[in-house]
Amino acid sequence: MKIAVIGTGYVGLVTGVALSEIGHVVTCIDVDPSKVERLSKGIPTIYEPGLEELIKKNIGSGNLRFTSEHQKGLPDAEVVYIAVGTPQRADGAANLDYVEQAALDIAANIKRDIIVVIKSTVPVGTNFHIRNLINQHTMNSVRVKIASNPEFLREGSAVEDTFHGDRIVIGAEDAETGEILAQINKPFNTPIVKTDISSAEMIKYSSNAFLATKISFINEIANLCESMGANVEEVAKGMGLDHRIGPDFLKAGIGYGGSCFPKDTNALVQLAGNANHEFNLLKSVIEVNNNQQVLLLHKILSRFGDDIQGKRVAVLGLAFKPNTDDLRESPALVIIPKLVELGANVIAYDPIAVNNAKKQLGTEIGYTEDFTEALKNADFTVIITDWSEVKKANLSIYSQLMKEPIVFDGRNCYDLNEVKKATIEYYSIGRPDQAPELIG
Ligand SMILES: NC(=O)c1ccc[n+]([C@@H]2O[C@H](COP(=O)([O-])OP(=O)(O)OC[C@H]3O[C@@H](n4cnc5c(N)ncnc54)[C@H](O)[C@@H]3O)[C@@H](O)[C@H]2O)c1
Ligand SMILES: O=c1ccn([C@@H]2O[C@H](COP(=O)(O)OP(=O)(O)O[C@H]3O[C@H](CO)[C@@H](O)[C@H](O)[C@H]3O)[C@@H](O)[C@H]2O)c(=O)[nH]1
Repeated sequence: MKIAVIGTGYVGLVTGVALSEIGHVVTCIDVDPSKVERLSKGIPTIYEPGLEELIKKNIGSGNLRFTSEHQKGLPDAEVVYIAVGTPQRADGAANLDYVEQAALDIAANIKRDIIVVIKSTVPVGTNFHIRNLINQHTMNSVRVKIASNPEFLREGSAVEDTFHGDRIVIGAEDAETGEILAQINKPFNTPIVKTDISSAEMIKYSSNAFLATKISFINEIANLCESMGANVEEVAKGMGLDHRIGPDFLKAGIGYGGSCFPKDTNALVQLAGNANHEFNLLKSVIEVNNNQQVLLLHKILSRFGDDIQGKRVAVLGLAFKPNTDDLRESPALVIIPKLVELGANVIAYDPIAVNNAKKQLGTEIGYTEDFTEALKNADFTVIITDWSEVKKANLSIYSQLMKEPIVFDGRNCYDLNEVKKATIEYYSIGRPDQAPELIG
């Protein structure tokens, strides 16, 4: 099948590469010529394990190419995927400007009957709106079919998720279109859920909202555990063994971030509001998350009597989670500016996200890709991302390098028994605090 993919962000790039890997001939189109230039040379524009090899292999086999010109990729395509961003508007709703522009680009360039597949996360009703927009603007008498094929990949494991996903959801306007898409996806060997378009659009938002709910739920339980002397990790283990609950997404911490959960939960609240439905549960999920992101700051202030002026602070992790250089909605973007505002001198460590962080956090803080460098002479440490380098660290490093070994861990990186053995003062989430004087 000849396929065009519009947008080479996380989703467009991984989709295009994966479709070429399973034998389709794919042209990836992006309006950003610098991305196209790098990708055409086989250099990935995002950090994603396993992606570089696949890009190089499929460029080499002739199945994959990149262009910044819609007229080079669209006229020949039988199927066009839209995978552009749907960021959050100021009122929380999804911004459809990029999807609408992609529709106009399609309308201006198609010369044959096509199926347009929307991979971007879009509110219910968008697929039909986009089909109508294309039909209104195309000059040629071509037949346009539309299908919703939401994406479920996670950053940091996008390639693995694409080739070993739990399901592929296809919402098509008729059985023939649904079957063509099922055939395109057959080599992935993943269960396919065929449904109507509105349900497919809703499956995506509901899945993200449910996962976000699980996280806020366990974070709320963690906060209760702290007041009641229980340990949230024990609680999550005991709950997760019930197969109706399941062990995943029950890791308490500093709150969810990333390019999807925050914006998609807000968009679903807005979408519900448009249908005169007050989504109170999801509103609480969002509120719990907002509070969770500043919880460590409260712990820090309470430990230092509200005064951290002039203190040197090692912040470990900038990315919203490990194995990505993405900072979108990272708790680091909430906590670091507050630490700076309170007069702290921040030195931030991240193994791969420093370049992206500099663009957003500027020069008011120091940066390092060396974990030990950040710890040197620090008055206290704040762990924001559970990078493996941080998790694997020998805890003696904190006493060896820091002025005082005081650690606020937003990701529960360390076993409390190990912490007990090391002489560090340790505050984590939903677990008993460990101070050196308690040892023994
Ligand atoms: N990032 C994820 O992990 C993830 C996972 C599942 C679903 N999603 C959803 O997928 C969509 C895309 O997300 P993303 O993170 O890949 O987005 P992104 O913002 O990282 O990338 C979008 C790309 O599209 C390009 N673009 C915009 N308009 C264009 C046009 N008219 N023609 C050609 N190129 C154009 C941009 O230059 C950019 O490179 C969103 O709706 C998102 O919610 C994202
Ligand atoms: O038990 C958990 C699991 C995750 N998180 C946090 O939740 C956020 C999101 O994590 P994750 O879901 O792994 O990353 P994303 O790449 O944002 O992926 C989510 O968002 C994508 C975009 O819609 C979807 O495609 C994926 O299925 C969905 O998992 C991160 O801040 C994590 O630290 C927790 O705090 N506790």
